[in-house]
Amino acid sequence: MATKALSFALSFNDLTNCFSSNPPSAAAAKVSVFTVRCSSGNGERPWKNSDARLVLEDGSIWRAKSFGASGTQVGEVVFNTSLTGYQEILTDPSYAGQFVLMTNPHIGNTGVNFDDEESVQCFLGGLVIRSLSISTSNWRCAKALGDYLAERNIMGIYDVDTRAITRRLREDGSLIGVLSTDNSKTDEQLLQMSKSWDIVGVDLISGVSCKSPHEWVDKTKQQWEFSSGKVAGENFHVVAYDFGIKHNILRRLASYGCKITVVPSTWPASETLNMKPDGVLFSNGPGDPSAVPYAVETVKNIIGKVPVFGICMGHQLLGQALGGKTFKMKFGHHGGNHPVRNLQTGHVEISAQNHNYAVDPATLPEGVKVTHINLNDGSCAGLAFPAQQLMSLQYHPEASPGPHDSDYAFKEFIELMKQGKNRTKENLPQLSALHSS
Ligand SMILES: NC(=O)CC[C@H](N)C(=O)O
Repeated sequence: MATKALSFALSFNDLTNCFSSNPPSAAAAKVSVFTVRCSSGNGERPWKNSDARLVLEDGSIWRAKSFGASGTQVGEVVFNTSLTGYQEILTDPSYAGQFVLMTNPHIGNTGVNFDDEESVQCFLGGLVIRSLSISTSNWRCAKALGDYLAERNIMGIYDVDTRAITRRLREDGSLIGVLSTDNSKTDEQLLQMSKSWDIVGVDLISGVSCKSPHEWVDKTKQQWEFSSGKVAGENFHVVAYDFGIKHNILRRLASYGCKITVVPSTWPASETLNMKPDGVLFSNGPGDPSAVPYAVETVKNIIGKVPVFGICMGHQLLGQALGGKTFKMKFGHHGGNHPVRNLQTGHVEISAQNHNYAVDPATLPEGVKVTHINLNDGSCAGLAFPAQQLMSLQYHPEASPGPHDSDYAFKEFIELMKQGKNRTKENLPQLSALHSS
């Protein structure tokens, strides 16, 4: 009986939200009281009324139900189209300052586990989902999503029309919003908060980078390893700049045999060069690359002296260090299904992406090659400057979450380091086009 009542409630609510393309009206908010939530077993009713608001800077107000932490939080709303991997997304430090809206409507069904963390914390501003799973079922599940977010003080909302918000972001571009469970604040106050905050020009890297250098040894666990991992001439020492580095970048480098020293974002270039590394990795990281001129300076002082690999924020910083410009995209790329063409091999990769900024290739100096393009919009997705032993990707070869098509990039970096070791004036390195297939 109880099961029947629950399933009716869910489908009824799903229908009302599926057909709504405008901000939920008071009537719709009333309808959503039918949605169920696990009872804590302490006599609470097993459903919940709307108790949260998402107020966007365009004046739209989205009533929702809260889970995780409560409070009031401002952030930039971005939508992510990944079908799986919400835990990796929650722990990707590049989402600092942002609310992640998942377009996949059903979230929380696998709970969270000990192994899928991409960093030691959740740095994002909040999570926006359509439907919160009423139960968790996975052999690795250690905790329910709501409890995990509450412990980490991250706000989540559900029972909100994520399709309508996504359409709005696609049409109007990224929007700042305020999430609040605080009834004492008026809609107007929340709107003013969202209008008076901006993510552009803010150094978000300093809030997510490690504080001191350390060694990294963890590899991809054997049961998840999908590549032979064997590359002749491994055992290279890589210094990895932590601009908000995802652990899977480090795991993949370790799996390929690299010895890794992770250093903070402010670590001087001279100290790095003193370590005599075989290569330097510039990691992913949150926010506006133009807000961190100190990092661009560091990159400038390293390129040309040792092989380098930039991923996402690292790619953008390399673009700026080479004299190029970065710009803010309309709504960016966030998801595990972005087609990219590798212009060196002609192959198309399905890639994992998470960025709102991009390098404008027209502003780059001669000799810098665009190696990859995003096939959805033609934007620059990868660069190489063979004369300076430099390669970079705007997306995520570590693919966590995401497809593994681009893992070969780590082999290319190792190849670049190998060539760097043998480098002579007559024998300038060329990026080889290693491909896993
Ligand atoms: N994943 C990242 O490194 C993101 C890069 C940068 N913060 C952007 O949004 O474009």
